[in-house]
Amino acid sequence: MAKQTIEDLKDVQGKKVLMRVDFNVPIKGGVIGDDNRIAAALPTIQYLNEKGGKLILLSHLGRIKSDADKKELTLAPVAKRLGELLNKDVKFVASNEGSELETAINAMVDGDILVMENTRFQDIDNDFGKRESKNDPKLGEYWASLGDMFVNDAFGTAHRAHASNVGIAEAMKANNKPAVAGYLLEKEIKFLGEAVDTPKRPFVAILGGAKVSDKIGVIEHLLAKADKVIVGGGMTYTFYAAKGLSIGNSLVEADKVELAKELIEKAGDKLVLPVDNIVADKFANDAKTETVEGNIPDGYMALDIGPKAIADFKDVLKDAKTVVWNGPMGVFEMEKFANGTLAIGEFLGNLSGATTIVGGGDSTAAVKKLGVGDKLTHISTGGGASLEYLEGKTLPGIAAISDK
Ligand SMILES: Nc1ncnc2c1ncn2[C@@H]1O[C@H](COP(=O)(O)OP(=O)(O)O)[C@@H](O)[C@H]1O
Ligand SMILES: O=C(OP(=O)(O)O)[C@H](O)COP(=O)(O)O
Ligand SMILES: [Mg+2]
Repeated sequence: MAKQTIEDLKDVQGKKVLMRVDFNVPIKGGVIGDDNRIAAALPTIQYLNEKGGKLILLSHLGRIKSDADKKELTLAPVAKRLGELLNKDVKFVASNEGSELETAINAMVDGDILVMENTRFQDIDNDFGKRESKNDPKLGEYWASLGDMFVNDAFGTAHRAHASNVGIAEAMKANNKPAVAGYLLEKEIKFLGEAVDTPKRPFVAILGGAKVSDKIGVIEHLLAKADKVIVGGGMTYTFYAAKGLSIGNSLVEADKVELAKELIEKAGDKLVLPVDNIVADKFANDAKTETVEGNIPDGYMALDIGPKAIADFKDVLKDAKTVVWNGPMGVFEMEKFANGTLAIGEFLGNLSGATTIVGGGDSTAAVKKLGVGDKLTHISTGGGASLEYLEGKTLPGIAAISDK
């Protein structure tokens, strides 16, 4: 990698090391659904810890739009889980700016690990607006001032230019302090680069999930790279709307319907959409459900792909030699709507001679929960980040790291 890594750091002993991780794990009522992203950061954390650094960890968790989100999206349970995985005391500070945090940092001794509160708490309650997500330079400078060096290991966030990854790195470099990559970031780039720069063909991309407006734009680039692009999950119904099908109460991004129309025209038979869906009368596991082809009836929402879609997708995938998958095929968190994701995961797990890559916080949680994670070639911590890397985009989080 043309960027500096933690192995380029000298004299970590006794130094305050700021480290950006992506601990954006699925969480509900304080219960972590899947800790893959925490576990994936352990090699870098352990390396810096063994070198005697004072490790100060920053991460976002979810998206903070109002005060009410703060209760659900505190990093406290994540810090606790990190302590369990490390079998070591991890201190959590319930703020990320000001005297409480600074006092805690000043009290650290060599080898201590501290997690500060969710960086996106800075997205509300201030004059700047979204200080973290809009990269208020003052916030990056402030965080940078708390440490002697910066390590970015948050591959899952590398497609964002936020204060806690890009802002800190820029401020560090401006002060002639190191901003380097961690092992996870290095590993992800190496693997994805090798697998997708010159992919074995046929190369099939599968796109699902819920971040429609974020990820629909990637499809245009995937159409140029991949032999087939399968669309499923919550991504589907914006395309249904573009085709003039009714979608009931299904997830849709109204201002992306025009783009979906263009993509359908451009793609021809490269783009594969589900022909049937499992529809529900409410967003709940005890909903009344039906399998329907085409139009989604009024009062229903599509929460999984149907059996014909699964068969079609398998038919496209059976000869594939490279598969990149981001985004679940349905609301797999509820058992009733996990079938599509499970079927595709199992099929990929048994696809011989193919490189199968699944990326994304929720997709990873899905394949692990459904027991097929071990059978895939590579599980990436990045969903949106992997997709943008695949597109050939420069990821801002990586660009900001010091060059070799
Ligand atoms: N039909 C659907 N309707 C609503 N949400 C869906 C649907 N299919 C999948 N999802 C949701 O998509 C979410 C994951 O989306 P996303 O964050 O884009 O994926 P990843 O984290 O793997 O990159 C899951 O929480 C899942 O419940
Ligand atoms: O979970 C993430 O992305 P993913 O859902 O595409 O895997 C990253 O932590 C980025 O989060 P964001 O999309 O709220 O900026
Ligand atoms: Mg996600």
